[in-house]
Amino acid sequence: MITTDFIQSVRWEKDHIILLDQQKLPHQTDFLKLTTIESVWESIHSLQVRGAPAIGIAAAFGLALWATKFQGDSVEDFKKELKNQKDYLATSRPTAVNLFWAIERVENAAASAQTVEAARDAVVKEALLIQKEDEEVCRSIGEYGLSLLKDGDTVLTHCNAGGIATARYGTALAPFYIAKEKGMSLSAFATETRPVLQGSRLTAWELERIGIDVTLITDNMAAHVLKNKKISAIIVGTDRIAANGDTANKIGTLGLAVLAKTFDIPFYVASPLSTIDLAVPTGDDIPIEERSPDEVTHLNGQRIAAENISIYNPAFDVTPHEYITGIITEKGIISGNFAEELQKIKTN
Ligand SMILES: CSC[C@H]1O[C@H](OP(=O)(O)O)[C@H](O)[C@@H]1O
Repeated sequence: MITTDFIQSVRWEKDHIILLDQQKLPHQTDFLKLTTIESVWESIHSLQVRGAPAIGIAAAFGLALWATKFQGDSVEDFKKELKNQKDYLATSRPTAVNLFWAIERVENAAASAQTVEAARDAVVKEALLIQKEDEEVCRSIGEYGLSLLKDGDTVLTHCNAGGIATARYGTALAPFYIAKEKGMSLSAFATETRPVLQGSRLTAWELERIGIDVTLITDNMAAHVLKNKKISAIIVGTDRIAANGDTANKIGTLGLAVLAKTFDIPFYVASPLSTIDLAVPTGDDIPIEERSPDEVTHLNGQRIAAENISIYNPAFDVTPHEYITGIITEKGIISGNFAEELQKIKTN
């Protein structure tokens, strides 16, 4: 089935948020009505909304939700409580820098307000602007990403860095959306991405919906596919890029980058500038989220693993910049001296 109706993962509706529950996809397209900042925290923590830019957008709307409910006429009290709410949202997940970047931007937007009403308006306006900008940013990433590809190419991707992980288009998947618009034909291999299955549940679903020929493989098939199939490039998303270009992304990305080097396949990271964190010198400094063992031991609520065993469930790994061919941003493609290029593109 080919359909191009756009599904927005997070939508602001004046006094509530409508959020696509990504944990229910692909068999149920359920939308949640969130009316409290606590429910936004929970939706981020439980991956009902996930993907660095979408997490940032949801958190920004979480502050907007709080702001619309703030009672009181002291703008100082508003700003003090806004910081408390920002710090609360910051505890929902540790790795995707867009969460912290977005709530910081919203707090700063209210800094110069002289009244509660002006501060409230500034918060809502900034959150909406973050979402609007992200759509434009992802489209541009798609155009730059597509410039690396030609008709008939096959791209392997990991996890889901698609439209539902952002405001629209996605980052790693954005080139597919733009290719469809231009009538170009690309195909994809999607890794299932254990344990939360963002690849088999979300990327395969998203690409099939827009008419991209997508082949699903298990994570442990990647080496065989990269060795034996004609893969033009690997393109993945990211949750945080350090100042030297080391990149945190879904667990399993590092292995793909090592394989790409082994089989001489270009390995690209698609990233908005908002996901580049110059405050973090190297990948060693990126906090890696460890999630519940249940994600590894259970499938659809049924335990599949043996009992009484240790479980390790890091949600991300870090790919050293030496394994990255290029970083596709909304301002162009960076390669070579990442430290220098990232500093330049981020500060110009
Ligand atoms: C466009 S950011 C996508 C990025 O986020 C994913 O992580 P999660 O599903 O845990 O939020 C994954 O690392 C993707 O590459």
